Amino acid sequence: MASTEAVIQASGLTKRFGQLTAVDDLDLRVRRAEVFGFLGPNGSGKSTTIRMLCGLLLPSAGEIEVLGCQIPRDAEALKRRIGYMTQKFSLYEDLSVLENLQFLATVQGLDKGAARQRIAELLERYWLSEQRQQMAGTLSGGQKQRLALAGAVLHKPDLLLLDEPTSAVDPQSRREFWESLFELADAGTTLLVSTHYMDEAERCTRLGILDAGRLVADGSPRELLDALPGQPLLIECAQPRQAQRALHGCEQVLAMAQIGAALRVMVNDETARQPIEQRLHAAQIEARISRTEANLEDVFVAVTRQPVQAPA
Ligand SMILES: Nc1ncnc2c1ncn2[C@@H]1O[C@H](COP(=O)(O)OP(=O)(O)OP(=O)(O)O)[C@@H](O)[C@H]1O
Repeated sequence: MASTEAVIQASGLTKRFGQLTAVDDLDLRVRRAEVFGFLGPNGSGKSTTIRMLCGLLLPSAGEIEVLGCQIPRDAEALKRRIGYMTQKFSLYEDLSVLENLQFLATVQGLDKGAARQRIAELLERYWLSEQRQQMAGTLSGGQKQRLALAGAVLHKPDLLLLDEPTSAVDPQSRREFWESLFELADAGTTLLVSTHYMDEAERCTRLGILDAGRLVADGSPRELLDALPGQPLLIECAQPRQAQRALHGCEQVLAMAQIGAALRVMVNDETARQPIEQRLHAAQIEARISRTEANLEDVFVAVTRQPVQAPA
């Protein structure tokens, strides 16, 4: 159970790049041992926010406190207490797995004995013992990501910030990676993780959804589902794109998005069915319309008005 103690507290956080406001007056609070998921369309400001929270990027305005450190003032002290991992592999490709971890241990100031023990523990925990002498550049995507996680937690950080850590790996590796994240959360680590995957978002204890730099939703997955303004209808037909065009501007439609071969349409209530059927009929589209359970994809579409863009 997450405690109420705030590990991250930001208010009025803003980042401007020239004319562009990438992060716009953001208030954020993440509590101890939460797994806080950060969602948002491409370019909505997730990475920029995470980089400001780590002290890697100076805010244009706003206050940040992370683990009691004022950022950017105490950014150096914070570095020793957080782990940061991005989708881009940031370790040395021409060093072995072991050498990479040894190097990081030196940078983190671990003494030799402690480092040896911790590295052995992490190699085992993240299934890398057999690859210890292998050059990091030759590891598979999933192995690289596990090595990056081992590197990020080497110094046992209280807070782990992960920027789309699973965007380059297969579904099985993603599941294993999330198991590792929950192990860390169970041990008391607070996690903030950005993702485009709805199955990952569902597993978070709390979610923040960004749109054009603004926080447009903040709550547990259940709370966000309960706050949905309507109910979703599933429209299955051979031409979902044409169906989407036919329904464009229909006043009963609150939001819609093509998900796979179907169209999910958010409506106020069942009375929307008739005008939707009429429009589809007028466009000569044969479709099967049914009620469906609301999911986080619907929340995402409703608050950002954009379909989810998972990485290829
Ligand atoms: N150093 C920079 N200079 C200028 N513009 C930048 C810089 N860094 C980010 N931006 C812009 O800020 C906006 C937010 O980018 P950011 O990378 O934070 O979004 P994101 O939500 O992480 O996107 P994605 O999901 O695609 O990774 C984008 O329009 C981006 O082009």
